[in-house]
Parts: sequence; structure tokens; C-alpha cells
Amino acid sequence: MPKIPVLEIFGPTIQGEGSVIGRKTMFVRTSGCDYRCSWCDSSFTWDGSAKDDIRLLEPEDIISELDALAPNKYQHVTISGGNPALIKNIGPLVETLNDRGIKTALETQGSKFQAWMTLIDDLTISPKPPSSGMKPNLPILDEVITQCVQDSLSLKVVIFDEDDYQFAKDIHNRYPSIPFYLQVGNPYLDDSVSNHTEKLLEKYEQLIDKVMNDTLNDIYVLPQLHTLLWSNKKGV
Ligand SMILES: C[S@@+](CC[C@H](N)C(=O)[O-])C[C@H]1O[C@@H](n2cnc3c(N)ncnc32)[C@H](O)[C@@H]1O
Ligand SMILES: Nc1nc2[nH]cc(C(=O)O)c2c(=O)[nH]1
Ligand code: SF4
Ligand SMILES: [Mg+2]
Repeated sequence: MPKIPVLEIFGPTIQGEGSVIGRKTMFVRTSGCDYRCSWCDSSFTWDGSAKDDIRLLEPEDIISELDALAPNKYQHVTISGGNPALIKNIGPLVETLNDRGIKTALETQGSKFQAWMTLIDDLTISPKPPSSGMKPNLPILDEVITQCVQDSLSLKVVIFDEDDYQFAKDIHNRYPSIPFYLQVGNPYLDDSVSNHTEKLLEKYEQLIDKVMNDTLNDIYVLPQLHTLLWSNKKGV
């Protein structure tokens, strides 16, 4: 069985983002990304700085580790990265979790599709706005979205500036029936920043004000709950 390149397994913690924010979950973080976002809060997954920590694991190894970390203390696993959608063989992991009655979530940016993505319960696609320095290929995003199970899907766009906000509106207009989340961008990636909670809440309030005074109506506006609590600390 081909193995999965894993950088982190942690939890239980709360899902800090998107449609299942607040949900108790475990995290499995894969290594490697096809993007290089300027503000990526998990750049160690692709910039080579953690290359010695990458482990090639079988689904059974991953589940044993989840069980050891949280015996009988989890019912939900979030797969993130990097971009887990680069990896063909995550299916057996999701199937084994499903067989055990454990729900799954995926964080990906919508640049790639894998068949196993149809097994995911909470699938978040997060197309990247201009401030990231990336330019999503929208015809490919259309294809990825079409192949996903629509009931499981939500869209999340990170907002740092006005251009990002306009991009988010364009994405929402392109896929009006998919639940749509705006997420406050976190510029404080060095977790030694002082008063991070205050600073992030201020940005959250600014984003709320903007949306309340706009015609963007069928929308959720969220912070990253875990960064409000713990800044950009790893493993939470
Ligand atoms: C680290 S990414 C991994 C999954 C996938 N590569 C993606 O970008 O969707 C997980 C989520 O964190 C978001 N994110 C990354 N850096 C961020 C930052 N500095 N502020 C706010 N959200 C950020 C991404 O947009 C994505 O929604
Ligand atoms: N608590 C917590 N919630 C998260 N939601 C998405 C995350 C990610 O890095 O994909 C993340 C994370 O790293 N931690
Ligand atoms: S797509 Fe996700 S993991 Fe990749 S660089 Fe961007 S935020 Fe980071
Ligand atoms: Mg994160």
C-alpha cells in the first residue's frame, strides 16, 4: 500500500475555521503544496524547513497514532496540509475512519481533485485571493467543484485587503449555491507577537463592518478561532 507523507498528527483541539468551527477534531497534516502563498501559516509543509520531520505512514499507523493521542476522545478528523489533494492514496485512511464511525474534514485550495474527496464529510475549498501571490485557475476550480459531493462542500476565502474582498465576491457569484465563508487573514505568523488576540479581533471587526455595509448577504464572516486563542502556535 503506498504511504502518506505526514508532517503533523495532533489533537484533540477545536476546528478553528469555516463551516464546522468549534467542532472537536483531530488533525492530520500532510506535507507538500503546489502553491506558495505569501502569507501561508503552514509554510513548513512546503518550504523545506521541516523536511526531516516528514514521515511516510500507512493509514493504520496514522489511526494508531490518533488513538494513542486521544483514546476514545475523538469522533472527527481533519486532513490538512500543505495540499492533501496532491496525494492519490488517502482513500483507505478515510474509509477506515468512516468504518469506525469517525467523520472527516478536508482543507484544500481547489487546484486538484482526487476521487477520495467524495468520501469527506466536511470539505472546505479555499481559493486563493490576490494578496497570496497565487492566481487560481478558475476552469480547473470549476472542474474540481463539479466532482465534489455538493452537500459536503463549503468555500472559504481569506481576506487581507480590498482586492481580496473583490475576489471573494467574484468567487461567491461564480458558485452562488455553495455556503460561503470569509476568513480574516492573520499577518502575525510569528507567534511571539504581543496582544495577538486584540489585534486579530480588530481586523475581524473591520471585516464585519465592511460586510454589514455591503450587499454581500448570503455569507458567514469568521475569524480563525485557534489563532485568537493561541496565535500561530503549531500543533493546536
Ligand atoms: C494552511 S492551509 C492548508 C490547506 C490548503 N492548502 C488551503 O490553503 O486551503 C489551511 C487554511 O489556512 C488558511 N490560511 C493559511 N494562512 C493563513 C493566514 N495567514 N491567515 C488566515 N488564513 C490562513 C488557508 O487559506 C486555508 O484555508
Ligand atoms: N485548530 C485548528 N483549526 C484549523 N482549521 C484549519 C487548520 C489548518 O491548518 O488547516 C487549522 C489548524 O491548524 N488548527
Ligand atoms: S495553498 Fe494552503 S498550504 Fe499551500 S501555500 Fe497556500 S495556504 Fe499554504
Ligand atoms: Mg492552520
